[in-house]
Amino acid sequence: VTASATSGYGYGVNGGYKALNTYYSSGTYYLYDVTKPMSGVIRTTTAKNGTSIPGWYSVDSNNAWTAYSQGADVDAHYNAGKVYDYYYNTHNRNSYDNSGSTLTSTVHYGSNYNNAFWNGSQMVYGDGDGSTFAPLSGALDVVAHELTHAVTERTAGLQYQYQSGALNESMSDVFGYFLDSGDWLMGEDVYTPGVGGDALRSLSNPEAYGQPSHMNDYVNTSSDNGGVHTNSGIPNKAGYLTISSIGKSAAEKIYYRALTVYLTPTSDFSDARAALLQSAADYYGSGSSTYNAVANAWNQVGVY
Ligand SMILES: Cc1cccc(C(=O)O)c1OC(=O)C1CC1
Ligand SMILES: [Zn+2]
Repeated sequence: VTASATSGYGYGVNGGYKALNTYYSSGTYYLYDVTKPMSGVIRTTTAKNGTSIPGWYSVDSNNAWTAYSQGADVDAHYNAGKVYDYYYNTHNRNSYDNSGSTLTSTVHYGSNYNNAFWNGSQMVYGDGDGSTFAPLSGALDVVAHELTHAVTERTAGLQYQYQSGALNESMSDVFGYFLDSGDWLMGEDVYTPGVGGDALRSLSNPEAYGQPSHMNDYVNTSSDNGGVHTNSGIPNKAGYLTISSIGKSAAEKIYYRALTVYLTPTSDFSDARAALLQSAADYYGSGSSTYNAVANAWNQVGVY
């Protein structure tokens, strides 16, 4: 039986050309990438607008994934490959579990579903309702956000509630920035497709989207698991100040080390400050300019 790795192409959610690592078997092409140094593969499936996952492999007859409805599949596959490459090349981490396990993304989940999530085993993306969101895999920072939830789950294990949950969210947004560092916005490529210049969140100006950026404005609530998508504005602002001060490369090192070595399931904002300071000391020395910049960033958001 002739089956092999193939190279295809397609158009993403926003029409961008994307080269794709695909697989051919018995007359059909699959979004199935066997080119990475992993024990598993990177594969993309469709829920066909139902809710059973992983659903069915995304398939094509001629390896030209150019149908409008295939945009979500194309971007989920392409962006997952980009995030895999980032963690492998920048942090020497092989997939979310550092054991090269398969990365599965399921698109076309639900109907008019304005969400994306890591379900503990795979990434899942809704198509959006066309007003609030376009298909959510269309944004690299969204895919990086979701895959970072998986990394966090396998490392720090930050509990998804209250301050540890807001930290969990912030780690996903900060690594979303590391992947898509052209701006300080989150989700801008798929948020409100009919409205330009807006986003789901801003790391540099959390208030622009209703988030606090200082402990004085911490929101005490039980909704959204204790406001995890609201209070993440505080560590996000500290992240923006840190990256702006020490640069992306140093920030990537101390954030990855904090996440994988020092943070624990119940870490709060003050623990995050300490973890990042310790990571800065490990790499650059306590009292280094990098160390002092981290301390200053967290001072500015009222976390000590
Ligand atoms: C759109 C959305 C809804 C609910 C939860 C999440 C979640 O993954 O926390 C979510 O995705 C994001 O926040 C990504 C960054 C845009
Ligand atoms: Zn999240």
